[in-house]
Amino acid sequence: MQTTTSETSTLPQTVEVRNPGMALDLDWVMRATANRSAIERRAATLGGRRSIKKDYQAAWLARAISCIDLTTLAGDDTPGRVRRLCAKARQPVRADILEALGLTGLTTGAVCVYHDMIGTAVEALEGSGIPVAAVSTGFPAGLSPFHLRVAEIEESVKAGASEIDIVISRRHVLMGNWQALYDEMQAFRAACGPAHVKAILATGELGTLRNVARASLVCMMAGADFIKTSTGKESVNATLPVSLTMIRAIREFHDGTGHRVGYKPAGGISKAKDALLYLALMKDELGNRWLRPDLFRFGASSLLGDIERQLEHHVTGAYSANHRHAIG
Ligand SMILES: O=C[C@H](O)COP(=O)(O)O
Repeated sequence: MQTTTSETSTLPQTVEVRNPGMALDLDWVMRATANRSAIERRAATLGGRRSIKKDYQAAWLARAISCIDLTTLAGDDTPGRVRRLCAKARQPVRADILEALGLTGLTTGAVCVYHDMIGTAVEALEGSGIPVAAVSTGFPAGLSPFHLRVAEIEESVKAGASEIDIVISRRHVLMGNWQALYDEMQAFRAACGPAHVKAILATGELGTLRNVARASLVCMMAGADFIKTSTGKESVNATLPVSLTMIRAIREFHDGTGHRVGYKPAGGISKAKDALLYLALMKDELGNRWLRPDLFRFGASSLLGDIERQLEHHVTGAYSANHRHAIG
């Protein structure tokens, strides 16, 4: 696996060579299983383990911020709201807190919006190096005509999105039609061109963890750069058992092919302590290489506010009111 490295003021950036995908290996897919009770037992122990010690928590929370896809996906999104979100992505934490923590140049990993807001976000983030991610392919249900889903990706790339979050057709998974899922994912990846593609599995709608494991593998075989749990619109979104299942599929894919695929838990992650749990899980299961924004993101609309509060508490010893961290 080739990588190239360059330094910035805060974090050494390693640019991963993209997962090129491979032919669909149905034997491998059908071998994939998931032992729900073992996975749930392991997930239940995570909260009690001290994987990240108190003294290091501020540094870990800063790392979590650098991995957030700061998201707004609401029907009433306006250019003004997106511009405010982008300002927050550029300066996620008050300057005095950052200074006290000895951190400079901290930004979120990306800003994530619907297609119509791409232009506003690109303009607002100009010069920052922060990528714009767009949800696509008939998000969140993914049930619009196939050619329109492909065209939507192409339009979003043309508009300036450098990351595209696609939704898979859940029915292909529920009907065990792995070839159809592979073909769809491959077409979406091709339509993305140079833009990185995150495959949203909508795990809350896939029925079983075995389906989650198999769908993860198929999407990686078809060239997904990231696999992502949820749209944030399902009734069950990111959970630790689902995360363990997907992370282990990523590990298996890396062991089998040498290619690193990123992971994005999304939906309902709003507390700093939960962010720390996810980081600990990534470190334990995949190692430090997966703790950087090119291989790990949180999809979250309200996580940043709580992290900022915790960092403020770390520096000042006091919590500020929630309303002071309204965005993010
Ligand atoms: O991908 C991002 C999700 O839509 C965000 O979900 P959330 O609003 O529950 O944080």
